[in-house]
Amino acid sequence: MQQFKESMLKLIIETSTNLPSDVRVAVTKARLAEELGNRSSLALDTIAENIVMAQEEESPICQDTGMPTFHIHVPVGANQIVMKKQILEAIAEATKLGKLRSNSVDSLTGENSGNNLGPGTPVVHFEQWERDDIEVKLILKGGGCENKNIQYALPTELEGLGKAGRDLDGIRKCILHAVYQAQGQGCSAGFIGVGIGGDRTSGYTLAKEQLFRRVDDVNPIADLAKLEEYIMETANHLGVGTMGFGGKVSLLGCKIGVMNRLPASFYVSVAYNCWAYRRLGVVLDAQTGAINEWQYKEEVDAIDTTKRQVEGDAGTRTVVLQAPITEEQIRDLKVGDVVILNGEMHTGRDAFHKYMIEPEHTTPVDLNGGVIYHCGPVMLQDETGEWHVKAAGPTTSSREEPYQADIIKKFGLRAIIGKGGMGPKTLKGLQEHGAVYLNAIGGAAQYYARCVKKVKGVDLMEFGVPEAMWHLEVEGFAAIVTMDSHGNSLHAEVEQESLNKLSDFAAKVF
Ligand SMILES: O=C(O)C[C@H](O)C(=O)O
Ligand code: SF4
Repeated sequence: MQQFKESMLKLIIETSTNLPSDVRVAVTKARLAEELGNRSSLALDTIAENIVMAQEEESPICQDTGMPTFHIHVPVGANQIVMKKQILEAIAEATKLGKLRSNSVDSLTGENSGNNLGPGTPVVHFEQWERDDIEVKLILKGGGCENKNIQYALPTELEGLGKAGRDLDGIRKCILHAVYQAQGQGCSAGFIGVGIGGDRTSGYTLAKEQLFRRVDDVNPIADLAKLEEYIMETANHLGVGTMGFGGKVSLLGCKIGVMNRLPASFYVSVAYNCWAYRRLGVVLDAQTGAINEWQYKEEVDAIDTTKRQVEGDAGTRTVVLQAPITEEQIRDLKVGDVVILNGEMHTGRDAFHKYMIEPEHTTPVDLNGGVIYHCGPVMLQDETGEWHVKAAGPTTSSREEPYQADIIKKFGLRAIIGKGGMGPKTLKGLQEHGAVYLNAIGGAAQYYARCVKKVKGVDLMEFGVPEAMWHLEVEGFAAIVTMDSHGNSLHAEVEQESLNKLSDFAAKVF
C-alpha cells in the first residue's frame, strides 16, 4: 500500500480542480437550453470559463472545497486504520498546497484547525466487499448548497403546492418544493439527491449516496425512473435559473433512492448540490494502492468557452466603477446593470459581520465609499510572506441579513458583493444609505481570483483564512446589480414568480 497516500492526494486534487465528465455534459446541455442573451446565459458563460480555468491552473473550481467525504469499498482483511491515517495526511497535504481551503472550524470556539482535520472532518465511510480491489469515491460538497438541503416529514402542507401525503405524489411535491426553496442560494442550477424513507439520519445518508450516481443513469425502479424524469422536466419550468437570475434551467440532475421506514415516520430528504458538483472515484490495487482506473472521467467534448452573449444584449448596461464609490454613482445603478469594478475591495463574511456589529469594534481600514465582498478565499503565502489568491468566488449573502443594513450604515459602505441575494432589511438599508447589492457568479472562484491584482494586506487573521478581512486590489471584477438603491430586488421578483409557477403543479400527477 506504499502508493495509497499518493493516490488519495491525486484523487483530492483532481476532485477539487477537474469537474467530472457527466457534470460537464450537464453544464453544456444547460448552456444550449438556456435562452440566449438572458442573465442566466451570461452566468453560464462565466461558469464554463471557470471550469476550464480550474483544470488548466489545477486550482479549486470553487473556493469552498466543502466537507471531504470518502466512500470506500475494501476487500476483507484490508487495513482500514492505515488507510484512514493516510487519507488524513493527504487531506492536510492538499490543504497546504492550496487545493483545499482550510474548512474545519471548531463549532464552539470558531477556531479554524488550518489543515482540514478535526473532530468529524473529513468524513470517511468504509464498507467491505467481495472484490479484491479497493474503490474510493470522494465528494467535496460545499457549505452553501449544504445549507439548502431540506428534509420533509409527510404528511405536510407545502407553500404553493398544498397537502403532500404519504405517497408518490406527496414525494413529488416535496422534491419540487426543494428546488424552489433553494432558489439561487446553492449556486443553481443544481443537482439533487433524494432519499425516501429511513430515519432522519439514514434518510439524509441515502440522499447523499444518490449524488454518487451518474447524471445520465436510469433508475432501476420504474416508479422512481418516472419520477426522476418528471422532476427534471417540471423543475425546469420553475424559472429559478442559474444563480436565481431567472431562466429556463434550474436543475441539472435528480436521483432518487428509497428505503424502508418506521410506521410513524415518512421522511423525504433532499441533498442539494451546486453546479460545482465535485465528485470522482478511483479503483486501486489493494497490494500497492496504485490507481488502476478513474471513475466519472470519460472522454467528452471540451467545454466550449465561447461567450454566447455579448455585452449589451437584452438591454444590459455595463458601468465601470472605481472604488471608493460615490452615492451619486450608486443611485444611478438599476437592477440588471453589469458593474465592472476596479480598485480596492475587502472580504467580510460571517465572523466579520458578527464582530463588527458590536459598537466597540471598528474596521482597521476606512470603509467609506467602500466595497465589502462576501468571500472566504483560498490563500497561499510565498517564501517572502506575500499572500496570493488561489480561489475567490462569493459566498451566500443571506447569512449576513441580520447585520448587513447596520454594517452599511456604520461604515458608509456603497457596495456589497455576494451571491444569492439578501432580504427586505438589507433592501431597505440600501435605499436609506445609498448602497447597492452586486451578485457575483457563485462557484466561479478562478474567474474572480484572476481579477485580483494584488493582496494589499489582511486583518482579523484570528478568524482563520476564510473569515479574515482580506484587502484586495481588483481589476475588471464583473457582477450584476440584483438589488438597487431604489427598492428593487431581482431575487424577490424571481422568488415570487417561481412560487406562482410552483402552484401550477399542485394537481395530482402520480
Ligand atoms: O464558504 C464559501 O465560500 C461558500 C459557500 O459554499 C456558499 O455557497 O455560501
Ligand atoms: S459557493 Fe456555490 S459553487 Fe461553491 S460550494 Fe458554495 S454552493 Fe457550491
